[in-house]
Amino acid sequence: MEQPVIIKVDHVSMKFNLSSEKFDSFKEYVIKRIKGQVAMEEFWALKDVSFEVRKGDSVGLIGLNGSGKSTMLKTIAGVLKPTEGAVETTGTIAPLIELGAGFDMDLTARENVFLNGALLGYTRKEMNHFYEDIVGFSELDNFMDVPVKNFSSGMVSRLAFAIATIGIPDILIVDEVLSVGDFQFQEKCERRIHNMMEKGTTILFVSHSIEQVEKICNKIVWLEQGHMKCYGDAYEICNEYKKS
Ligand SMILES: Nc1ncnc2c1ncn2[C@@H]1O[C@H](COP(=O)(O)OP(=O)(O)OP(=O)(O)O)[C@@H](O)[C@H]1O
Repeated sequence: MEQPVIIKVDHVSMKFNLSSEKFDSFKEYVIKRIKGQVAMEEFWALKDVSFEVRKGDSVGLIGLNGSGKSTMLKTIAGVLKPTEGAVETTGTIAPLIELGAGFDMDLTARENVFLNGALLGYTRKEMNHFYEDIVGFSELDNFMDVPVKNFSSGMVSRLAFAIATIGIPDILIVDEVLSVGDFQFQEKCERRIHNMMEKGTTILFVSHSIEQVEKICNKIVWLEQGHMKCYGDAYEICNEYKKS
């Protein structure tokens, strides 16, 4: 029996306004903007993209730099609102996008766990329940009372990944985050993603490693300059992509 559609991307386009001018200060920009002296150029990062994802699928987004992969993921995660078209999703979403962006660098790792948990909608009691798992997974036992500003970028990513992947979300959005951390930690992250897939989580995945995409995904969306070139079976499309 076919699984239900859990993500519907319906004729989505995303326009950014780019200014080619340089400004010496924010004040100068605001004054010129008010006077209508800032020339803006329209740039379409996504143009009329439509596809559907069924529950349990693992969809990789591939394409060259600037083809619109991250913009598409952010639109699905609800971080960006499309200029045209609509995105419908069902269930909970765990977005692994720009790991650590939600941290307050002056707070300790422990404080950030509870702060981020609250941002994800968990109660303090629920976070107490997840706490040991977060510390264990990130392997930061001895650093939980250290301010995060003293962490290396790899340590920040470990902690952020461990927090963002608590529970079993309906949809997991992974943007290029598996390249952070050392090799052993990357394998651990991959295992955690596979564990979620086994429990029925739907995955949207962006990585510049086509091997990683092939390992994780069964379907592929291939983007080219904001347009969808094709959508289909991962094995076939990855082979075609590698030849291109
Ligand atoms: N906030 C923004 N304002 C203006 N332009 C943007 C913004 N975000 C993205 N863009 C532009 O949209 C295009 C698509 O960017 P996006 O990050 O989605 O591409 P990508 O396929 O993820 O690229 P990469 O492989 O390099 O990560 C790029 O040309 C980028 O410069």
